[in-house]
Amino acid sequence: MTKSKKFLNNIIKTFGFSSSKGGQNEEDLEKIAAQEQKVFPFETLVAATKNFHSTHELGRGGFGPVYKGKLEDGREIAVKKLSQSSNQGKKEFMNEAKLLARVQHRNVVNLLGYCAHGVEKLLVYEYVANESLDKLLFKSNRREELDWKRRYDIICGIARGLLYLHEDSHNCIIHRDIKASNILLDDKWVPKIADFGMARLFPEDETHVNTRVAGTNGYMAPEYVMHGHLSVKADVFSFGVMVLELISGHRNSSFNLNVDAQSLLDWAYKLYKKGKSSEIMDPTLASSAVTEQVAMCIQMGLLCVQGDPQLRPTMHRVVVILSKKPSNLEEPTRPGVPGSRYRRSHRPVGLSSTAGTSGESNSRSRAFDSSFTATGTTSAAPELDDRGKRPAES
Ligand SMILES: Nc1ncnc2c1ncn2[C@@H]1O[C@H](COP(=O)(O)OP(=O)(O)OP(=O)(O)O)[C@@H](O)[C@H]1O
Repeated sequence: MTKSKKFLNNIIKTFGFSSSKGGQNEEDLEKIAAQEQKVFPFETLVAATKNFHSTHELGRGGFGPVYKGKLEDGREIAVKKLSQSSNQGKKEFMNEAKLLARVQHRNVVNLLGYCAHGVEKLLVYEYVANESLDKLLFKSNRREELDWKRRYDIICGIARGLLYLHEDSHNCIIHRDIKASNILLDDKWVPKIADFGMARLFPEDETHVNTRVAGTNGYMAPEYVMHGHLSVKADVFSFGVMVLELISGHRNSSFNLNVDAQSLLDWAYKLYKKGKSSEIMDPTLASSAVTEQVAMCIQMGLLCVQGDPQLRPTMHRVVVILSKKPSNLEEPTRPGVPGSRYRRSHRPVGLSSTAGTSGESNSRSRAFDSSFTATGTTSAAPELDDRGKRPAES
C-alpha cells in the first residue's frame, strides 16, 4: 500500500469515515504521499502548543479552539482541536479532514496531518501568519496594509484556489462557506482558502445530492438559501460578495451606510448603473488604486453576485478575466439578495429559466436538489447560530 493511501485509510479509520464511492485516484494519492509525517503523536502537539495554553489560542471556530504551535524542527503549525461537546462539529471536522487530504494547492490551506488520542481529535495545518482576511479588513487598524496591489493579488489567488476546487482537483468540491474569515493570508499575503467543514464533494458521476442549506449570512446565494439549489455558482456568488467587500472595505452582512441601498451589493449596483461605481472604493485605496483594474473588479464582482446563477461566470471565466487587461465585460444584471428570491425580469432572451440547471455540459455546473424547502421567506430557513451561520446537514 502506498504511503498516501495509508494516510487516507488511516484518516478514515481514525475518524470513522465511510469509504468513498468510486475508489481513490492513485495519482492524487501519490501527491498526498509527497507530504511526510501525516500522523502526529499527541505528545508532539502538546509540546508544540505548550499544552494547549490559552496564550497559544489563535481563535475559536465552529469546531472549537485553534492553537498556534512550533514543532521541534522549527515549523510553525496551527492545531484545530475538536471540542468534545459538539456533535455537529464532529461531522464537519471529519468532512474537513477528508476533503483536505485530497487537495493541494497554493491557495488552499495545507493540512499537514492529524492526531487522534482517546477522545481528542486534532487536525494540524501549516500556520498562516497574517491571520484571516476579515480580521485585517474589518477588525483591525491594519487595513491600510492592504493596498490595491495586495487586494488585487488576493482576489486573483482566491479565484485560482476556487477554480482548483471546482474544476482541477480530482473531484469537484463546492466550498459552501466562502467568506472573508475563511481566507487566511500568509506572510507574503498569499491567500489560502480554509475551513472546509461545510464543503461538499461531488463525484463526477453524481447528479443529485440532498443537502441542507449551510453557510454564512450575507454570503449565501439566493437560489441556495431559498430552494437549496447547490452548484458551483453558489461559491461564485460568495466570491463576488467578498470581492466587493475587499474593494469597499464594508462588510455585506452589516452594511449600514446612510445611503439609498439595502446592501453592499445593491449600493454597488446602483452606483454602477449611474457610472459611478468607483465611489464604493475604500478611501484608503486612493493612492494605490489602479483605476481601470478597480472598475473591472467591481464589474466582475457584480457579475458574480447576479441574482440568476446561470448568468454568473464560472471561476474559470473569472480567472481568465483577471488574467487579461481590462476589456469589455458584459453588463451585470441586478444582484441577488442573499436569502431572497432572485428576480427573473432581467433574464436575457434565450436563457433557460430554471435556476441552477444550466445547459452546460460540464456536470460540475449542475445544480443539486435539497431536502430543505424554503417557503419564500428567509424566516423559513434554519436558525442562524451566533456566528451568523446556518448549521450543516444533520
Ligand atoms: N492555519 C491557520 N493559521 C493561522 N491561523 C489559523 C489557521 N487556521 C485557523 N486559524 C485561526 O483560528 C481561528 C478559528 O478558525 P476556524 O477555522 O476554526 O474558525 P472560523 O473560520 O473563524 O469560524 P467558523 O468555524 O465559524 O467558520 C480563526 O480566527 C483563524 O484566523
